[in-house]
Amino acid sequence: MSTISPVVVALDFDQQQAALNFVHQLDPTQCRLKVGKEMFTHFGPAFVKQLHSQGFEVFLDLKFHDIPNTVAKAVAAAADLGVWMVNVHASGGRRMMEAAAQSLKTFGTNKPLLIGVTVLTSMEQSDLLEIGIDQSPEQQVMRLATLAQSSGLDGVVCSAQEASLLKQQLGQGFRLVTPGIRPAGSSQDDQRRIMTPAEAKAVGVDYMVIGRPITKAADPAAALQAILNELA
Ligand SMILES: O=c1ccn([C@@H]2O[C@H](COP(=O)(O)O)[C@@H](O)[C@H]2O)c(=O)[nH]1
Repeated sequence: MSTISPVVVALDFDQQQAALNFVHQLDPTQCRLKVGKEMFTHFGPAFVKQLHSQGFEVFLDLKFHDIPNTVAKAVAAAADLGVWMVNVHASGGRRMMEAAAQSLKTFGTNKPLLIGVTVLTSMEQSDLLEIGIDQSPEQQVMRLATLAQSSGLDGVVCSAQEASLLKQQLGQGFRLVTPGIRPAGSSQDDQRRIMTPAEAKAVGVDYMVIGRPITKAADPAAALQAILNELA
């Protein structure tokens, strides 16, 4: 059983060395790392391998959204890279998610967790309406999470605001990965559906993705430690 904290630090840096200088201050037994579109586009699989060589588990947050065949091959490529978690957009639909889940079966116990993105934490009801979805964020998250679960995924990305409902409806074993975590008093930035680390812990989220409150802090390592203290 892993004793790593639920914190997944979002490494959204535009300079590889700045990211590595920060990572050198971290302990892989205390947190995991997330590599997203910015760093993967700049620095590629070699950067992920470098984090692995330092002992970190990596969430590759590329949010694949394409036809089933393409997504299945992309998640298999992520599994070849040895990442701990990979994700797809649940709005890609059942056949896409089933193809992704199927393609990971050959990896056995080395399979990464396969997670579906529901409604981005930067979105609120008015954003959904503008793209033709006349539902509350909670209703839309519930719909996509139910679809993701029945398509064979291990969990979803949602906001902590939906966590209680999802745990109640979909069970404790279905993983909830929640960005939009903001320590009290920190900037909301472009996030809309937010919670503090302590609140997110109380509603039972499994993994908290936290970026700017840590990486943009004057002392990032101290900012991470303060969050770990809040969760202890
Ligand atoms: O719904 C989502 C899905 C992914 N993200 C990603 O998480 C981090 C959050 O960073 P902060 O700086 O803590 O806001 C970022 O990499 C996003 O791409 C998300 O925020 N919401």
